[in-house]
Amino acid sequence: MMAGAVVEIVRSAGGCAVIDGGFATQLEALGADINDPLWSAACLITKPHLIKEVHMQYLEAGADVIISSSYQATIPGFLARGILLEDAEGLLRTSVELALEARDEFWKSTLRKSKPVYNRALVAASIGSYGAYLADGSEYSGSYGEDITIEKLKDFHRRRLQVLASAGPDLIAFEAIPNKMEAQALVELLEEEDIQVPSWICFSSVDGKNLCSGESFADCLQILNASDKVAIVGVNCTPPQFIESIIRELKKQTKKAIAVYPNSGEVWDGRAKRWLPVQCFGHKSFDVLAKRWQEAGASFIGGCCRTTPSTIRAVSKILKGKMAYSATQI
Ligand code: MET
Repeated sequence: MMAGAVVEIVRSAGGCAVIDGGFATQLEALGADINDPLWSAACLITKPHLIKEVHMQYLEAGADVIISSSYQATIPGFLARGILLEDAEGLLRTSVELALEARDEFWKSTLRKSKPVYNRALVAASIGSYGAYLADGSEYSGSYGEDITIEKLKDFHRRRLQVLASAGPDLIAFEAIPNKMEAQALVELLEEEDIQVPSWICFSSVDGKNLCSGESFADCLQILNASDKVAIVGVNCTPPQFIESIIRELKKQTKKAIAVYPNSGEVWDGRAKRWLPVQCFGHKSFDVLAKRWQEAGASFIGGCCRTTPSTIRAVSKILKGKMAYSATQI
């Protein structure tokens, strides 16, 4: 069962809601330095106004769901920075508050216009994987080593989940989960803590067939299907050319709503130290693919790393059959 607000946003978006695009990518485009163990979450300390600005840009581009800046914001990460526990928890709350403020301000300004082209967006509180916190590559291998257990993963996620859930988001977005053990830990944690905010759990894949760890979507979906706390399942941070077949696989494995928000398709050339342009999926642009993902059964579509507000504007236009007008154009 999907929670009411989730059903409503999908309905008012015309059957498919638009998620925002690469958050860290856009922060960098606005001049933020995110070369930091906290990655984009470093801006919670140094440049909170840029965080709100990125949210505003995605709202204006037509996002029905914006994702908070907490992907790599963790309590141990903040403590390692010399930040006090109380302040670390405050920064987590701030990530949700900045997104709520942006949503509310944008919605207020939309209501003043005569032609309603936007929906009141939902705010999803981002939670990255344990591997994202380790920042040792395990975010994309799913290999957490011999010593890690479900209990340890639950303890890692517990307090951040409690704090973010109590800050008033509409959704919790577990992003780029690379292995089955972490999926199990998250489902158990949502039940144990009796989290009332509906969640999505999105996996990442490097080959389009399995999770990063090599474990199957089928095995992981079985775990997620057992919990009503998980309203939406899907994939993010995965190359776009794999998405259509992953949706078809997920459709076979679950009745839950499906969210997909892949990377742009650009590939990092380590030798030349630059991003190579998208060229791998038969001249189909991201927005044209998004239409196919909708037809394949996705209810939430957006972008992850290297996608921008202009990607989301195009996706919004193609999925809703209308341009999400910028405030100045109306
Ligand atoms: C590596 S996945 C990152 C997800 C995060 N919401 C971002 O776009 O920055």
